[in-house]
Amino acid sequence: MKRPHRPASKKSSSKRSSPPSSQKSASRPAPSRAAPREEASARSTRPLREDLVLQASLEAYGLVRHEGRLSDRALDFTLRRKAHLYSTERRAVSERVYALLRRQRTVDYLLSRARSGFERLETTRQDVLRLAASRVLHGESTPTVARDSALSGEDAAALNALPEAAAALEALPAAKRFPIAASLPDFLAAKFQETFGEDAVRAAEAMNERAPLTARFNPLKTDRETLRKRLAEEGVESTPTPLSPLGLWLETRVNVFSLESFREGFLELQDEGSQLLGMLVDAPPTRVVDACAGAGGKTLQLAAQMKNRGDLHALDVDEGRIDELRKRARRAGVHNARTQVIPPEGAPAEEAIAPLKDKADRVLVDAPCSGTGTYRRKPDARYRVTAEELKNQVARQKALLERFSAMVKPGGRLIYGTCSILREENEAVVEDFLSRHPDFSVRPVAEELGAELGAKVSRGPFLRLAPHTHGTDGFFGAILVRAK
Ligand SMILES: C[S@@+](CC[C@H](N)C(=O)[O-])C[C@H]1O[C@@H](n2cnc3c(N)ncnc32)[C@H](O)[C@@H]1O
Repeated sequence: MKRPHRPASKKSSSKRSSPPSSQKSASRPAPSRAAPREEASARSTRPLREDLVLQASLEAYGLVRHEGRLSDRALDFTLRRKAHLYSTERRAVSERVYALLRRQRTVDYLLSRARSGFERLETTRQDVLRLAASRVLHGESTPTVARDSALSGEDAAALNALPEAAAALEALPAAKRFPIAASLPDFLAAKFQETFGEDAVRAAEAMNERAPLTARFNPLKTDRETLRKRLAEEGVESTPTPLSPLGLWLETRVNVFSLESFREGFLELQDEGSQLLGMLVDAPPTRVVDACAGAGGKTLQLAAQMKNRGDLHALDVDEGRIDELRKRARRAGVHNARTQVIPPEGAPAEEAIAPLKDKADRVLVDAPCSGTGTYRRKPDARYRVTAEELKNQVARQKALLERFSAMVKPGGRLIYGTCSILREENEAVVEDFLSRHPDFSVRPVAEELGAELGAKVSRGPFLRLAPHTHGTDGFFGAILVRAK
């Protein structure tokens, strides 16, 4: 059938061996090394028990769409309770749910045309149809999907009517078609158009692809080539990432968390764009602050830049994330990080950071944002953001940059980053800050990354990454230098 845009895959989304959507994949454990090869191969070719896969998919999808749970957590939660599913079945659940979340709006549009009364059907029946239509949209055979989904009568007929509905979508005027075909809420589709102009369709399409499984080697314990060899010994193929000198793309039919290399802290999962943002910090072994450290993706990278020396202050408002950071730091052999849970705002927040005023050589503000750059990994995030919320995010970003800039010492640097592609969360926040702080000036990222890499990853003086142009998640980064 003719699809509205290039599909995520030409093959069945449940069969291909390409990367998972989330770095925290709801994948299965890799076959134990002790397991005989034939046994592993028999497991991987065993037919899926479609009824069980459908049931688990419905549960996970329902948690996301009807109960507002985050997709990775919903999948973890569902699959954890489905110990009886084979690894191939777990992967199929995960892939099908992500595939549908990416194409939610398209699928609903098509079904509203292909199945009369679709909107009035009972929710589970709608969801069965959604999962089935999404599989067809991703190239699976209609009769197979209808049989797997136990569809009959009008529901089975609806799958056959999808090509006609897709043709109707194609025939819409471009402005109406784009949000539906890109599966974006109208206001976000308009933002994509504002940001990417003529490239908006390509940008949105790439955002609907699956992300590669990307790791960063831990320079405190290894180097890229040694890690590649180690991974190969564990049966995992890897390829150096084209932009970040720290990254490896891993083949995906693997549960990274079960690898010895992972357990021993030789690697961390981290998108290539996030690695490039971390590189902008270039942290010296003195005093550095990671002000929105979260679970520590960049903290660990900064610790390695500092060669485990000096003081690395990792702050966040979220105690759970800071706990996770501590665990990851132990695994990575990081000794110079001091974690601190800080209050979110007001006088208590100012007081908490007062001891660091004018003290830090580098302050990284990896700000909370709309996440519009990460839809490859978190496809459901697009349904959570509203215009109102975006405004609040921007206000918060400005406030955080203001607050945390006070920790930068004269001659020190403030690095501002987001995983958003939107100008208002990026350049506009930096411009706003600079208008009130003439003692800060922009250092072009090419000066930090070198001319060759800088030219590839920057727009003007800023880091500007997107899936359709760089194959990374969408990221923004700015380096602001405080005068001496
Ligand atoms: C983009 S995430 C950080 C990701 C992290 N740097 C990494 O690389 O894994 C933004 C973080 O900002 C934190 N945050 C939100 N409000 C904050 C505040 N007022 N002060 C400090 N951190 C805050 C959130 O809890 C979240 O962990």
